[in-house]
Amino acid sequence: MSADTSPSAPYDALVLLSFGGPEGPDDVVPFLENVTRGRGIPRERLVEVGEHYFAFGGRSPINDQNKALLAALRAELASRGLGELPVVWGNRNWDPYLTDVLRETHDAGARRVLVLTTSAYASYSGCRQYREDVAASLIALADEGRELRADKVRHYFNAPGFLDANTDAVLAALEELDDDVRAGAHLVFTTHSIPTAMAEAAGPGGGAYEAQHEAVRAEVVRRVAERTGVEHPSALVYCSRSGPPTQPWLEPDVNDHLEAIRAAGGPAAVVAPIGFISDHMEVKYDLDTEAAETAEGLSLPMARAATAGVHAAFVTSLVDLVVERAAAERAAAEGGEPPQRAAVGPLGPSHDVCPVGCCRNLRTPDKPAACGADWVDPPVSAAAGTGSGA
Ligand SMILES: CC1=C(CCC(=O)O)c2cc3nc(cc4[nH]c(cc5[nH]c(cc1n2)c(C)c5CCC(=O)O)c(CCC(=O)O)c4C)C(CCC(=O)O)=C3C
Ligand SMILES: [Fe+2]
Repeated sequence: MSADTSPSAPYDALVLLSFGGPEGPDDVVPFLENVTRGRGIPRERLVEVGEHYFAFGGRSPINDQNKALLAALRAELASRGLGELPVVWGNRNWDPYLTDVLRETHDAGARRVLVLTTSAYASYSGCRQYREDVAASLIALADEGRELRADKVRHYFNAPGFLDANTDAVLAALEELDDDVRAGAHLVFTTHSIPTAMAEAAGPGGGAYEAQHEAVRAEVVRRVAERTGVEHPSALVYCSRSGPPTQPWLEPDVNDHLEAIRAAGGPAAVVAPIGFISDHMEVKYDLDTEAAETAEGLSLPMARAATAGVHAAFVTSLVDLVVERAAAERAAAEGGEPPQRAAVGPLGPSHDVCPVGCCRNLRTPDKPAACGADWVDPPVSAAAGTGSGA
């Protein structure tokens, strides 16, 4: 084992884990059923969201975006002499499903994999639910006699390249505005709304979802001011609320906030979707369609900043995190120096292994979650009848 000194050791593969999305009209309803199984989303909301997908030909852009990220990660690894590390892609809600991808990866010889999710922040939806997906897959594979270990790359909201990408995007969006409104433009940092109960339970001490987004907002505003000499007014706001109206979700909604900007005499807005790493349906519909219509109705000039996507600095940071985690695992196993852990801003680098109870979903009973302190390798086989209950 010590003969293997590749910077990616001890990992045999990198797994890009994402949400998944429909590829055509026939996929939309089964996809939405996958997403919402047991999650108590009102039927009207499902019909409405289905229409968003149908309006885009029944096809989410998210899969192509993940393929582009996959290619960019492979290219960056290759450029560092790490082209031997297989990079595979699997989803929670649509083909290619995680379990199938991990089975193929195991059959190709992998025994330890590192998971990189397409969510940069803490929360049940953005972190623990992906860990549950990994656990369910590991348990299913263990039942087939395939033993696999998985770790997860730490949260990357404060990775230098994620901040570089989002800063560049805001600067570019400001450039799109007319000269006479640019300096007064409000920066509207947008992310997915989640139930307030989920936000309160996010991260080891709670509140991490909002705190992490707030740190990104503050850092991007600071960097933009450094570059332009203007400290733009800014706010963190939310899109894509679902769930019953009686359930409190994070506010304000982006559309309400655009109205508030107009009411306060703001001349323009830059909408920066820092909560997402690519221009998937929430961005294309909720921001580029719905929020853009709101802004137009208010005669408020609006420019939408790009998501991180495959921005070179972002991809570099993701690969840095892969190399960092591999080094940390080798150091822990062999007693070497732990790696440097790059992180911008006051929150510092987040944990590698989620503590017990991190990002719990208070609405439903806990499911087994991998990549956390309460997960034991190898997984208990459900078929062995020893009570994993998965
Ligand atoms: C925090 C967060 C992220 C960011 C982190 C991450 O990226 O993982 C995210 C991403 C995404 N969410 C997506 C799609 C959907 N999310 C839904 C529902 C929900 N999302 C929630 C939260 C989040 N979601 C929550 C609390 C719900 C309520 C139900 C529940 O408690 O689970 C629904 C059901 C209908 C509706 O109610 O909207 C859909 C269709 C897509 C795919 C887009 C595409 O196809 O391009 C992506 C990337
Ligand atoms: Fe969602």
